[in-house]
Amino acid sequence: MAAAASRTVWVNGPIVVGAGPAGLSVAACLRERGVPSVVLDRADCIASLWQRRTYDRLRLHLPRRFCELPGMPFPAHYPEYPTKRQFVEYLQAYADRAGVEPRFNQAVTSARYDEAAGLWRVRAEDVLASTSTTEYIGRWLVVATGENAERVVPEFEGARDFAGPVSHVAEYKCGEAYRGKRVLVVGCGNSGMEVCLDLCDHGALPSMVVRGSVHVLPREMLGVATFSVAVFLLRFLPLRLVDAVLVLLARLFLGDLERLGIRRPACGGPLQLKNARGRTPVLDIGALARIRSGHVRVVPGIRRLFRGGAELQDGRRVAADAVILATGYHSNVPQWLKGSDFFTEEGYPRVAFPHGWKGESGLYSVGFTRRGLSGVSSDAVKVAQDIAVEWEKQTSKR
Ligand SMILES: Cc1cc2nc3c(=O)[nH]c(=O)nc-3n(C[C@H](O)[C@H](O)[C@H](O)COP(=O)(O)OP(=O)(O)OC[C@H]3O[C@@H](n4cnc5c(N)ncnc54)[C@H](O)[C@@H]3O)c2cc1C
Ligand SMILES: NC(=O)C1=CN([C@@H]2O[C@H](COP(=O)(O)OP(=O)(O)OC[C@H]3O[C@@H](n4cnc5c(N)ncnc54)[C@H](OP(=O)(O)O)[C@@H]3O)[C@@H](O)[C@H]2O)C=CC1
Ligand SMILES: O=C(O)C(=O)Cc1c[nH]c2ccccc12
Repeated sequence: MAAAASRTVWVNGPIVVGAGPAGLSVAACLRERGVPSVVLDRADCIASLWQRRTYDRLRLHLPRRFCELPGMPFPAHYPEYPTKRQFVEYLQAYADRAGVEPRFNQAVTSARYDEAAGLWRVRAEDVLASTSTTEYIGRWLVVATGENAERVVPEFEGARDFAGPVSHVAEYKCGEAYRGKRVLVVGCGNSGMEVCLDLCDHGALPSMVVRGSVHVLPREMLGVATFSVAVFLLRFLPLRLVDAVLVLLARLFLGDLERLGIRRPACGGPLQLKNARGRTPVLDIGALARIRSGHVRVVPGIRRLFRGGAELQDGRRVAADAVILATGYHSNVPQWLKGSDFFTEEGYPRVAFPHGWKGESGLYSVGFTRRGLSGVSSDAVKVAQDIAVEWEKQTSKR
């Protein structure tokens, strides 16, 4: 076994953990204000969620103007809903333009504030050589590891008896591998719905597990994005009223979903549940039509798995050749950020939006607003502004 190698790196400027849209945008905004930074990512590329952990047919599902990062619009020829490939190309161009060069294969395993020194100590393991660690030391720490850092993998009784493969949607690329197969898709968020649609397109036979309730909205109504309608209405009406309007419109455009086995949450509208609990409403891009036509079967929660499929909460059995868990993601901040109570046990800032971007002792967070890419941008601008003021104070003292 190789001896453990450890080195120390002094960072002149903030240490940014995560090279997704959040890390890239805060580094770019800092750079614009003349502040250097070091961006660390455990992956071997920028935006690993988008490049490594999402399926081929993925597109942004909010209109493009809500997904741009600070200071750089999408190219004019991009469609209203850019493809994953286009979004990644945009992010690469964004990083290049700002001269952001993250240090890859650096998995941060701990970060703590050294009171005595007044500095952050961030320990990262080299993914390619796990015995090699680096301690980055700096005045500021920006947490940008995202709301989707780790997969949620529920444990089902009997999982070991199940004969087929069980995978998470983060590994799913395309339905081709499932042609002719009966697939049990667990979860009915945007991922579950869209994977069912993709499976249908590739001649597979999906059943979708809906254990609870979910808000489904049309992505567009008469050519207008539902999200744009919501943002417009929020200028005049309180959120609860906007939610009521959205539910009414959804009923009008999508009909009664209860008949399809999809219940709406009794407490809380789509925007309220997104903001408060991070439950994203489904923006339908065609899965409902496949449920209506019988190509996707909706089934209740799973009681246990057995060799040939699953036994459901209502006692019925459903046969399956494969299981795909579209059960969501969670933040990993509590796993590595030590000695700070700025984040909750769930890994979100304790203080609610729009105040959750700044902690104590030079700690910042970008991208934990439950407001997608527009939340990322809004945090990044504020964090960079704040650090730049401190930076100037410090540099002018020297
Ligand atoms: C499938 C999918 C589609 C989405 N579509 C939209 C959309 O259309 N519009 C929208 O507004 N939002 C969308 N979102 C929301 C999403 O949160 C943002 O798109 C965006 O990727 C968030 O950026 P981020 O930088 O905060 O997090 P991420 O993109 O997840 O980036 C975080 C980075 O941190 C790295 N990291 C994590 N832990 C560590 C560690 N310990 N050490 C080092 N590095 C680490 C990861 O490797 C990753 O590269 C979508 C999310 C998903 C999952
Ligand atoms: N741009 C786009 O088109 C896309 C965007 N996204 C975004 O990515 C993020 C993650 O979405 P997604 O991956 O769908 O995750 P979500 O967290 O939105 O959904 C997870 C789903 O899994 C269900 N679930 C969790 N555990 C179990 C269990 N043990 N048994 C049965 N069901 C279970 C949840 O049900 P319950 O509510 O009962 O817990 C829920 O329906 C969201 O913000 C989403 O909007 C995702 C895909 C496409
Ligand atoms: O797709 C996501 O994960 C997002 O976070 C985008 C988003 C932010 N706010 C919303 C409200 C309704 C639907 C999607 C989003």
